[in-house]
Amino acid sequence: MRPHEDVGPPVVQIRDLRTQFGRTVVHQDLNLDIYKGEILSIVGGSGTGKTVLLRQMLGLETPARGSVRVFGEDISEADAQQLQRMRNHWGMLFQQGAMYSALTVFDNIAQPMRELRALPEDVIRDAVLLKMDMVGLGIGDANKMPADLSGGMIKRASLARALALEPQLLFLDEPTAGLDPDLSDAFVALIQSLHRELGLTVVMVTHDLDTLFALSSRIAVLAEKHVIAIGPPHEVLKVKHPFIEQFFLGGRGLRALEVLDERCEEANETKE
Ligand SMILES: Nc1ncnc2c1ncn2[C@@H]1O[C@H](COP(=O)(O)OP(=O)(O)OP(=O)(O)O)[C@@H](O)[C@H]1O
Repeated sequence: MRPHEDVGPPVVQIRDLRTQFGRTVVHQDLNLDIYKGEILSIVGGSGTGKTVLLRQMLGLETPARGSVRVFGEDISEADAQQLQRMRNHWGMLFQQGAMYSALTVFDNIAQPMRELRALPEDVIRDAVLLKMDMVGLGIGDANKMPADLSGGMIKRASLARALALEPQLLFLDEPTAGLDPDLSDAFVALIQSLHRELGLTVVMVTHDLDTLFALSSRIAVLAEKHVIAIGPPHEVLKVKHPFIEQFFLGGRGLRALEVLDERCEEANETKE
């Protein structure tokens, strides 16, 4: 299902995808379209191939069959130079933050800009400080080393680096994993505001139901080697499938859903 009628061609388009490791078929006949401006979350049981799918969208793995197009270009047909050019238009937040431990926060965020070898250092400096401000880091954090940062600050610094080249597309792999509930809520609020302000398209993999319901425009459910359901959270919840019932409608799922309903009611009251 398309989220809106006027969103244009998909930013990510996956067609007839097959992924196989040895004799294990992970994906078969998998199709998925992701549209500009949405936050599309991928959920599925362990081993259903969510991470592999993300890696295929990033051009880090090649499918056995089928196509993965990002901004209209087939990733598996791109050469190294084309892939690098494409990567400059997307940002990636890995589960563990993935900061270079030997570089300061400032140098970690500056690194993608320096790699372009096109920007003068004073422009890079202003851009790094702007990104740090966007994610709620102060100027005093610039010279800290990753080992000196809390989990929440590592996530913020990693997000600043993911945003360094002003991407149109942001990939998030378990963005709130390892954060306590308060830090997790604060990080979700940060992603929400950046998504709104920057008009980003976001592709996210998460097991966390609060994060899922708070952020997702649509949810794609992976089971039986392909996408068995896709749509806004409330529509996906209505689909009769054992995984969906077990994943969403257990105790935690119902509580997360109640929070979502309360937020929708508050939003409606504000509009009235
Ligand atoms: N490079 C690889 N070589 C062999 N098998 C692999 C490789 N990468 C992934 N797999 C297998 O592919 C399947 C899907 O892996 P993937 O990590 O994408 O699952 P997932 O849905 O992200 O799981 P989880 O929720 O547990 O993180 C698993 O069975 C995994 O063992």
